[in-house]
Amino acid sequence: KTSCANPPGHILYIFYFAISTYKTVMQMEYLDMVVNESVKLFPPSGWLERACKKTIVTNGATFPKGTVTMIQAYMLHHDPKLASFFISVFGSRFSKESRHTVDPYTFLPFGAGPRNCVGLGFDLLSLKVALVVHVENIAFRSCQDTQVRAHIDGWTIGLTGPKPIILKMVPKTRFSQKSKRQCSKGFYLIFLIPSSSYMRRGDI
Ligand code: HEM
Repeated sequence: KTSCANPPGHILYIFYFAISTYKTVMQMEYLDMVVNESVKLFPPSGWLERACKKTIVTNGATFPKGTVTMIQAYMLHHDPKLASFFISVFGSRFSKESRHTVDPYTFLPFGAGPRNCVGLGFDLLSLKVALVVHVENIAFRSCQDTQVRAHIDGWTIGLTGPKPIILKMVPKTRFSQKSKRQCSKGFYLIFLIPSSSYMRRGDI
C-alpha cells in the first residue's frame, strides 16, 4: 500500500495507476463504441481543408487546380444518403463486428490520410480516461440552466453553440471519502488538464 504522504511512492503509485488504467480503458469495447458514436454525432472540429492538386470534375462541378475545399464533418456524419451510417442501436456501428463496414472517408472526426490528427491516440485515450473517472465519481443531471435541445453551430472552427451546455454534477458517495480523493489527485492532474482543453472546445 502506498502512502500519499511519501512523494517517491506517490509518483510510482501514479505511474502504476496510469498504466493499469490505460490497459483497462483500452480494453473497454463499449466505451470505445460510445466515444466513436459521440464524435460521430458531434465532431469537435468544424471542418477539414484540402487543396486540389489537379483539376477535378465531380457530380457536374469543376474544382480547378489549387482550389481550397472545406469538408464539413458534421454534415457528412449526418448525411442520410450514407445508409451504412444509420444503425439504430447507439454505438453499434462501431462494434468489433460492424466497424469494418464504416467507410473511413465518411467518418472524419480526426480527419483522414497522411495529414490526419497527430494527437489521435492521445485524444482518444485522454477522452476515455476522463470519461471513466467522471462517470465513476460524478452523476450528471440536467438542471434549470440545461438547454434541452442544445443549439450547435457547425460553421465555426470548433463545434460549439452560442450558449454553453450546462449540467449539474452530483458527487457519488464514494467520491466524498477523503482517502479516495487524496490518492486520485495526481491522476486528475495528469489526465484532466489536456482533456479539459478540448472538452471546452467541443462542449460534449
Ligand atoms: C478531441 C480532440 C481533437 C480533435 C477532435 C482533433 C481533430 C483534428 C482534425 C479534424 C484535424 C485535421 C485533420 C485533417 O485535416 O485530416 C487535426 C489536425 C491536427 N491535430 Fe488534432 N484533434 C484533437 C486533439 C489534438 C491533440 C491533443 C493534439 C496534439 C497532441 C493534436 C494535434 C494535431 C495536429 C498537429 C494536427 C495537424 C496535422 C497535420 O496538418 O499534419 N490534436 N486534429
